[in-house]
Amino acid sequence: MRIGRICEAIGRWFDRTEDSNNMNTLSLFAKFRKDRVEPHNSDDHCIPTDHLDVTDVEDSKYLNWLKEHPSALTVFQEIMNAANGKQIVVFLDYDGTLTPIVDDPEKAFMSPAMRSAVRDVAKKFSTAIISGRSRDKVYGFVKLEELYYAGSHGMDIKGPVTQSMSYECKYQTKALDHQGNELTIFQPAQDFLPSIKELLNRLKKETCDIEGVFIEDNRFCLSVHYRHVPENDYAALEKIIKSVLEEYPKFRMNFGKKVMELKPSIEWNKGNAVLYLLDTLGYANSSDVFPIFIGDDKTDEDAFKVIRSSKQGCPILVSSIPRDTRALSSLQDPTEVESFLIRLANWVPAGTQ
Ligand SMILES: O=P(O)(O)OC[C@H]1O[C@H](O[C@H]2O[C@H](CO)[C@@H](O)[C@H](O)[C@H]2O)[C@H](O)[C@@H](O)[C@@H]1O
Repeated sequence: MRIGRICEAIGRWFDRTEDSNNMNTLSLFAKFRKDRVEPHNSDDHCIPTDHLDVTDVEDSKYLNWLKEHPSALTVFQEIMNAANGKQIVVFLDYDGTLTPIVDDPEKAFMSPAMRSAVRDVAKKFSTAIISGRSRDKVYGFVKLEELYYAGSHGMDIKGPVTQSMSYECKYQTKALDHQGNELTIFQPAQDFLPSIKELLNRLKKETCDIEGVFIEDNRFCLSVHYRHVPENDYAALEKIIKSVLEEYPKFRMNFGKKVMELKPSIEWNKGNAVLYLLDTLGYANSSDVFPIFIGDDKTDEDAFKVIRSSKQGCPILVSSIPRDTRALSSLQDPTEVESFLIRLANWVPAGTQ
């Protein structure tokens, strides 16, 4: 049986389910998982499957994984049922989510169609990009004034004006956007700026003999890219990075997609950035908010975790292969992200048609 047929059958089955407004997302998805094991009359339906470029063996692995993390396109209506009556806030990762992963990090340009989808979503819902890149660089790619931006894995936030006393005032400054509207900049890793500069220079010097290394300055964190490093040199590069880091115990490192990400060891990640933005938007501890976070990487898991623990909202992983994740739902690639955003922007809440 092909994936498309199964997804279609389940999607249609969902269309027939009763209004599920009173269920939180977790129980909705639990219901989805239970029902997926015994799909109803799945042979009655057939949709093209040519967008799924996987072998039969991979098909079955992916199908099993989809039972746990159904496509956000297939369960779109269930997500919206859970969001009904609540204020949706949209959080988007950048690389691998709004653009496909490309060889050159400097050329991860966003397509005009994706930009238009994000703009339309932002017209309806508060929307923020939370990226590992520097805030300026991600703004340079996205070029939309309508959004909030958090760079350096959430350690550099340009968000709404806030009087919130929950966050250290010394890390908050006022700013204006291009239209003269007031905003707040929150930079909890400010104290690390001098040591980040020092670490950057040190890493450049120590790795200069390794072919293909590119160290990206993301302002409050650094990315050591090894996509163009010969595989034989991976171990040597990792050894150098780890040995330099021993001299900088206030920094930690994690692996991303062919990248080692170095950041200050403060208790701050994309999950904290989500909470900060919800707080400054006026939704601290609110049960009337429904955050949607779409991301493809390990650092996005911190945001997924925060949303899961609030028991409302929908964390969505972008992946076309089975992966361990806290996300409830999935999308295969940026093309599907775009379709999801278009549907979201055009969504009309029940009772307002
Ligand atoms: O949080 P994100 O916005 O997803 O940032 C994570 C890293 O993304 C970028 O690197 C990745 O994408 C590049 C462009 O497609 C690719 O060439 C690279 O191999 C990937 O790791 C960015 O350049 C990094 O600084 C971010 O840490």
